[in-house]
Amino acid sequence: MTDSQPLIRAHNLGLEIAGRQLLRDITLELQPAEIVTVIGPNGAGKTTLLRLLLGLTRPTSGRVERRAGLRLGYMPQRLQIDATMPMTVGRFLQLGINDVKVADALARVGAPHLAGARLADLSGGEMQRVLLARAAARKPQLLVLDEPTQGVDVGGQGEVYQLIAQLRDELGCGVLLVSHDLHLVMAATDRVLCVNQHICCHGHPEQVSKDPVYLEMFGDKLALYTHQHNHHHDLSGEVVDDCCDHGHLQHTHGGDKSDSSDRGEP
Ligand SMILES: Nc1ncnc2c1ncn2[C@@H]1O[C@H](COP(=O)(O)OP(=O)(O)OP(=O)(O)O)[C@@H](O)[C@H]1O
Repeated sequence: MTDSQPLIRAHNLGLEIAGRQLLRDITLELQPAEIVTVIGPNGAGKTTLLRLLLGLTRPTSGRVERRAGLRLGYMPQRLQIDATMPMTVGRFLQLGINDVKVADALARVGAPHLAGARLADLSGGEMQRVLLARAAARKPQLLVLDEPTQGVDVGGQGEVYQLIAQLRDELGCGVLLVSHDLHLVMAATDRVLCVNQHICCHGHPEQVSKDPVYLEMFGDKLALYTHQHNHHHDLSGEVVDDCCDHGHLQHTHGGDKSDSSDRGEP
């Protein structure tokens, strides 16, 4: 593939586990330097879709083509850090990645002062910046961010999305992110995929926010829309336990109401 060709192409992707169809008929392309946001209710399959596209989970139908040698940066959903873990931010940034310049990596996310801080002492917003710094450290061609504002207060969430747009401009990378608030992420997104087991609607954010399928899915519940987790993820995005509620507000929508209203594939 050349530079103008997609970073990733997915054709009719599907995943069935234990007789349950988690995702089906996903066809999409991710273009260089494009910010694509995946939205959808809890359990819609957003993280699973990211994992399929990254090659961390194998689809049971369809296929994914990634550019040869594609450099990926992945920021999983919030990590659970053991409060007794003595690791510093600087050390964490260097784990498993060669030649990371800690000062540069932190400067890139506006957090140069955090190099010596203990990971366990970081605030929610600081932790998200550090995870973002780590994902960006290997100068990825595609940055994949699973709910990058988790644990960040509402005031700070817009800043994180601005930062993501800055990273895209600086690194020239594509960005694929999961968000629960289309309105917050709208200004920093080129394209939106609304997912609930399949792609229910897609397009420019303004277009999607007015789409009847989107409105049916989120509509007047948007103000109440929040997110509850009963699990955590490790660096590869794997669920590592299911004991703790992160204290996010609760999403009130349930069920897949979208089948009758498909808008085709992006
Ligand atoms: N390995 C697995 N085995 C069985 N079921 C799974 C597996 N991984 C995910 N699931 C199920 O697939 C569904 C989609 O999960 P996924 O984490 O992708 O949803 P999500 O849209 O990211 O949800 P959330 O907004 O809550 O993070 C859930 O019902 C989940 O329990």
